[in-house]
Amino acid sequence: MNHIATPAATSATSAAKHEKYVPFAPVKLTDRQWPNRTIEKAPVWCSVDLRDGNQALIEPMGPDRKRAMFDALLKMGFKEIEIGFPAASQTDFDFCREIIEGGKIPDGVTIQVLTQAREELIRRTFEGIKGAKRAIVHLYNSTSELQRRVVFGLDRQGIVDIAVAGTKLIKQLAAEHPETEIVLQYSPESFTGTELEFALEICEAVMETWGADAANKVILNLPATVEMSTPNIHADQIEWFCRNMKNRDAAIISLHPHNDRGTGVAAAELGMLAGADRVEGTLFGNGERTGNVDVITLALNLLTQGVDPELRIDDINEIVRVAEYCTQLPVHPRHPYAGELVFTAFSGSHQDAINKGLKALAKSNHGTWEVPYLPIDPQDLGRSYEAVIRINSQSGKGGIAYVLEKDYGIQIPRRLQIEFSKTVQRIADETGKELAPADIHNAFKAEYLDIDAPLALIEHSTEPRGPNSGARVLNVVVSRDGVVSTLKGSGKGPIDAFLDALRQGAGIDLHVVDYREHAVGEGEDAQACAYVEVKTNDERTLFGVGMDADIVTASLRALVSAANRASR
Ligand SMILES: CC(=O)SCCNC(=O)CCNC(=O)[C@H](O)C(C)(C)COP(=O)(O)OP(=O)(O)OC[C@H]1O[C@@H](n2cnc3c(N)ncnc32)[C@H](O)[C@@H]1OP(=O)(O)O
Ligand SMILES: CC(C)C(=O)C(=O)O
Ligand SMILES: [Mg+2]
Repeated sequence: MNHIATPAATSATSAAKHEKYVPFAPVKLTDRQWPNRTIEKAPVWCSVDLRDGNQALIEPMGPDRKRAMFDALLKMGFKEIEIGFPAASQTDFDFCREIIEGGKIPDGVTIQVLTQAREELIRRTFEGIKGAKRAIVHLYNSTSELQRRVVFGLDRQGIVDIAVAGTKLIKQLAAEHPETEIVLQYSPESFTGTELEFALEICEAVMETWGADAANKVILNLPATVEMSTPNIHADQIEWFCRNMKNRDAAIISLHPHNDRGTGVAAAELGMLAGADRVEGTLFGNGERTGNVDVITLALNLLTQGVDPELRIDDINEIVRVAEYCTQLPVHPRHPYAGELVFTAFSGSHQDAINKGLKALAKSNHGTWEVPYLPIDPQDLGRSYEAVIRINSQSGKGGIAYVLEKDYGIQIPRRLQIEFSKTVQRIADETGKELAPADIHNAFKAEYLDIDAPLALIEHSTEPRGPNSGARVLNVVVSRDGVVSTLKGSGKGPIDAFLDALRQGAGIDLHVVDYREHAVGEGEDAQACAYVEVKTNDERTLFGVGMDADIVTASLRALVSAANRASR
């Protein structure tokens, strides 16, 4: 029997695949307001790195890693940090005790702990937070139609009863421990798969049980436990929820997006437009499956819209290092704002535009960041422009010129950029690799500066001008194919005189089309760099470059370079 699928069989299979899935139903909200709003302030941030992020790791964080993450989160300015699920693991419990007993929770920072709505777990949670000044106790139970049916085997009332019983117990334990200010957070887990009116019903039952009011708000966390829809539907759900609450003032509406469809950040942003006050997420989006929403991206998206993100992200590389150490997972090189490659342009037209943009910015005095292809100033994140332009086979002349100027002070003229970029392109194509600045410099030296064969300049001297003569007479000692000779020529200046000497003494006929020079470096070490563009007898146009502490020598070397290149 033949088991190889035919094209027809393949397409039949893929047709069947999509029929397995049910599209998400839109929310009935014809007068939605969120599309007309803009985000004007940062939400209250809550990091869930030490809980949701941690529960998803191959190797969960031990005490040292937990502590390193906690300290990094404090340094960034998080005011609410979910430090774990103390009833679920001894490590989490011990970490709670360590930071409470060790006085490691700064004033103004509130720890948050997660618990299921089960009596023994809630009681153990309270043991974990004993002695804390303030704590958010985060109670959750799953509310979606699917989970009610297949996980809990309960009807709606049964699910409400779990939440209400958990709330009652937390209220009772909070009253028994007045030394700790307890804030209740309730999550209808799997909110995005829950009928909206039922999500509202259960949340309002929790609020009523707690006795929530404007002075004693409950945090209602509406998680996209699994991201199931486009972000606009998420926003509709949040707006619908906020607008239909009996007592909106008695709740802080919190988002907890996951990233199953890869749109966690967008969902959070639209959710904020839709009325949410708070966002739970993790650094670089670590978390269950495809992760939680990435707070770094969210915060920096705010920054680049001119909104203070209220998180300190001054040294992104350091935050990456801590996150990678704690999670033992790498941050992708293309991760927004943080990846190793995000401030790097390989492609020619991008390099050209960045190069021009940076130059224009340096001359401007308006203080507004505007560089093509760079949505953020790398220096705001503690990164530099150093690696902005890197060279491979996709690069253009602008990038090559940028690297030579920035790293070596060599400002090659525009037409030379075009000529030299062909050399670089050839090398990049041959190696298939990225070229480091040193590779480009070496290629430039090999192509223009270090070519002293067949002709090499040994020394030169100028004869004093006669009283009635405007001409300059130059004697040049050269070696040609190893044979040393002295050439003599005259002209308006040393270049002209050398051209004459080459024509008469060596039969090399070059015509100078363009000449430029500039200094490289400063002070005693300064060198002159001279560029000559020449036309040959057979109508070819090419460049020669010379460098020397003496400007005349640099110019003559440039002609020698051009003559040798012409003879190739
Ligand atoms: C979306 C999220 O991220 S939710 C957070 C998930 N995080 C974790 O689960 C990490 C830590 N969890 C654990 O270590 C364990 O689950 C523990 C220690 C909390 C509990 O373990 P166990 O007692 O073995 O139970 P398990 O977690 O398997 O729970 C299953 C039972 O709890 C019930 N349950 C699950 N969630 C909840 C809840 N939020 N509230 C009340 N009951 C719940 C289930 O219906 C099931 O009941 P059954 O045994 O009668 O069928
Ligand atoms: C516990 C809850 C808030 C959660 O992590 C989720 O639903 O994703
Ligand atoms: Mg989660």
